[in-house]
Amino acid sequence: QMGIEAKKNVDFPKWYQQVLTKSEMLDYYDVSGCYILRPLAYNVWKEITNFFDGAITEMGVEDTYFPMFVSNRVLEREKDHIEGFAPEVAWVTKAGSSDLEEPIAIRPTSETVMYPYFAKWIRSHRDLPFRINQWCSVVRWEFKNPQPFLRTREFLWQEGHTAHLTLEGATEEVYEILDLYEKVYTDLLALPVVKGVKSEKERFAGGYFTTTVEGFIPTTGRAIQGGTSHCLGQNFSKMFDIVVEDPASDSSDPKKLHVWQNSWGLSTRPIGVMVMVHSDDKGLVLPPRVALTQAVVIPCGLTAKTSKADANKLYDACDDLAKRLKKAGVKVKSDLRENYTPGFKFNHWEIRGTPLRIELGPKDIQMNQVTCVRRDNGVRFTIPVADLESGVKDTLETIHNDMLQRATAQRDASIIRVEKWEDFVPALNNKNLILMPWCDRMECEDDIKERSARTDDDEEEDERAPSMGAKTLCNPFQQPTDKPIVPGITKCVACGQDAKHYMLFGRSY
Ligand SMILES: O=C1CCCN[C@@H]1CCCn1cnc2ccccc2c1=O
Repeated sequence: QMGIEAKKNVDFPKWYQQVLTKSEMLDYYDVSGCYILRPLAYNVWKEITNFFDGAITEMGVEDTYFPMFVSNRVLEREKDHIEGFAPEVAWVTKAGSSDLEEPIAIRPTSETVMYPYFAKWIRSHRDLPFRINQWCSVVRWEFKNPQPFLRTREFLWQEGHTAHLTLEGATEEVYEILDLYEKVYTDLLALPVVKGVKSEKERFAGGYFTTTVEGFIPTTGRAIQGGTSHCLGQNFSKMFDIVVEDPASDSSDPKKLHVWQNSWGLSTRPIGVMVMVHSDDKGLVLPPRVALTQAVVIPCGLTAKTSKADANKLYDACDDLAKRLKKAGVKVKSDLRENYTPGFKFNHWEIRGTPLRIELGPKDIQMNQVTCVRRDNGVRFTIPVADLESGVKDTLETIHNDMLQRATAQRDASIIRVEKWEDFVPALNNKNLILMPWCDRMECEDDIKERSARTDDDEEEDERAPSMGAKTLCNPFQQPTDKPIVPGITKCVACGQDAKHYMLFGRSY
């Protein structure tokens, strides 16, 4: 079928949709906000789950599975934490033609499903740290315009829920998990993220503090929350009465201790960020470590004059190369279809994001080499057949590192240090994120959001020029060191009050 008609920098939403459908990553579905993940996309999720589940298993987290249905009574138990979310909750009200006695909610997250059982199962401090996780889908009936992977009404995720004896023990795990989320982005998807703490306004209201990995989409200049690791404090353990005997108290006069909890989640959203950052006008560009097919071998130089014997010799040589690479652990295919030209095949595998094309023609056979073309930068080079395995594997590693390095350089160039308020909105409208000294006050955050919404109506409101105001993204763990905040001296750029720390701001999904 045709290539990508839309251009990434001209019509981003159309381009994104065409890349996803023509690469066969995803298909659209007749229920709005829901999409079909096809093998190419599902394989990315599989690599993420393999990595993350291996790491949390190493930490002692155990997988479980809780029902997807939440009774009204149970969901209501945490009124204030869900009051903001209530409009998103989907309800089952009928079975067949008969109404249900009580409507049943479909889980949007599982705190209220799990925590009554935490109270039942956690009896002694020896049961701590208690750590479970589940891989499942959740439903949030959002009304903002859906975007494949970034904002969908059903999505796959993992949600970890743990209980600890101390705040220190819980806090240590919050950061350990956040580091794993960062690795999902950098080590698997070749994407940079900023790690930090969410503001009072942006954090999970039911929790104590929220840490986040923030991604960035250069084409729209918008940030995206890429994964969250919350410390819940004792809020939920007080609500659900999850207590143990305080081991520090005297057994003759035992004290009750409410456990300290965390919850952390990562969804299929990173897959959307990966497509938006790395893909181009020729289609999908897959980071090698999550590609279903990492290399494809294509026979070249065959003409109508080529004898059947010579053609078969070439096909056998391609198959041999593919067998050698498969044995070396490379995910490789050889495309020996006879009714397609090499050019057609090049396009077929390019649009599907295949990291490396390996061409084999009569000249290559004669020179005992293969000709390679990288999908990420189009560079063409040869590898001697004798060095095939090491050459291809080294190239795939180099492709990953170059993709991460390019995306990081572009993200760094888009973070603007602002020292005067009048530079804030221009920087924002120029598709940048802003890093500036900030007072850490909710009123100031609300004020900044208002003062930075694009009002001039001559700028058409579209995906590429969003008009929403700036949000705080996070208080980066890595604070600038060239101009440290001087307490009582350095002022908030937006309101002039004492600055507490640098804050990252931006328009976001
Ligand atoms: O982020 C995470 C990580 C995984 C576990 N849950 C936490 C917090 C979820 C916050 N949240 C988010 N959307 C919701 C939507 C409807 C009802 C409740 C909620 C809700 O509590």
